[in-house]
Amino acid sequence: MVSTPTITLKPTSQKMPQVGLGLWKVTNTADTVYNAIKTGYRLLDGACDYGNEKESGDGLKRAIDEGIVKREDVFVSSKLWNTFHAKEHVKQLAKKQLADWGLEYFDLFLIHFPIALEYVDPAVRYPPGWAYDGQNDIRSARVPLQQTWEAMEELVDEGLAKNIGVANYQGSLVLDLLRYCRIRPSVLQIEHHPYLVQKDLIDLCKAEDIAVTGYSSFGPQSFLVLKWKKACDSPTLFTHETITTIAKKHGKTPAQVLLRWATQRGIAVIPKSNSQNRLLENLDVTSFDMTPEELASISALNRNLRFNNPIDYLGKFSIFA
Ligand SMILES: NC(=O)C1=CN([C@@H]2O[C@H](COP(=O)(O)OP(=O)(O)OC[C@H]3O[C@@H](n4cnc5c(N)ncnc54)[C@H](OP(=O)(O)O)[C@@H]3O)[C@@H](O)[C@H]2O)C=CC1
Ligand SMILES: O=C1CO[C@H](CO)[C@@H](O)[C@@H]1O
Repeated sequence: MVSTPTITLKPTSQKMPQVGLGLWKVTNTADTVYNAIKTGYRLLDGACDYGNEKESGDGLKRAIDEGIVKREDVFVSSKLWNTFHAKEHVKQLAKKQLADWGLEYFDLFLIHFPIALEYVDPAVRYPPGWAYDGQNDIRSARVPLQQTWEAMEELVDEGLAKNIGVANYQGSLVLDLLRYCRIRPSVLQIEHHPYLVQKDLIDLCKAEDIAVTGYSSFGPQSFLVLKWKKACDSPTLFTHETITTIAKKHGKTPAQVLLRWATQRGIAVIPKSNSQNRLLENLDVTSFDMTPEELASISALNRNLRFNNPIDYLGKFSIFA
């Protein structure tokens, strides 16, 4: 079984594995989670809108029941969806998500996007998406992020979350949060790959002792690739010559090079895969080290290409066109 290094989260001293399994678009989820845990994954990254928290909990429970892990061995992370930003909805949603998972607490709970949308009653539609009516009608809500963060802090007070954090925040929002928080954020989760290196934001987090988790480590996948094709003529990172040359030299795959570039920068990664072979491949990212020159050559690919930009959703679903 492969084991991964950990990152110590400053506010709680809890250790977060540096490689985890992202649960967005995972199919056959209970089996995938169970097999991932058997393979050595100890970090699961879920969210309300991934629509598979119950199945994820089933897979985790099976692993616990079979004695493969104890609850405290697995770092379970989830996220507050945009329609639940109001103070009175944060705990309501966290409790529902915990019940879906079959858990008493999350190790980490993140504000998913710095965007408040109008409340959608979970009894009416769950998981809610970006559009209010499930079609095209996006309605924002007048809820400032400070209110949401204060409600997140109450989750820690009540033992429902050990750590809290944010996702998709830019530097100015992080700085603002640090001005008003009572409990500091443990983690910032952001899009991060060689086309979006995010050096200043990562430096800020380092200086402020906020751990960084990178998502979409291979560049955009799924429908976001459509946006890629429209936005640029850059080759996908799996086929970029810089990546393939380094991969060949180390006898690794391009995916492993991309993940190792992130982990050597001190960043946690949460690649998703529906394939058992790739789950194993993605976990084994620390069996080689790249040179500072190799790391720099990958960082030099930066083009500030952001593919998961929440602002897009507030337009006219342009990326789906
Ligand atoms: N906070 C946020 O707003 C966001 C958070 N996330 C989180 O980050 C996770 C990962 O992000 P995501 O954008 O899905 O991207 P990933 O980096 O997980 O890439 C997933 C894609 O890469 C393929 N893949 C996985 N491993 C390999 C490999 N070794 N070689 C070749 N292809 C591979 C997968 O296919 P296959 O399954 O067939 O292997 C899938 O198509 C999500 O699951 C979610 O938990 C993601 C986006 C936004
Ligand atoms: O985390 C996620 C992955 O990215 C998607 C596209 O922005 C989001 O909708 C989803 O919540």
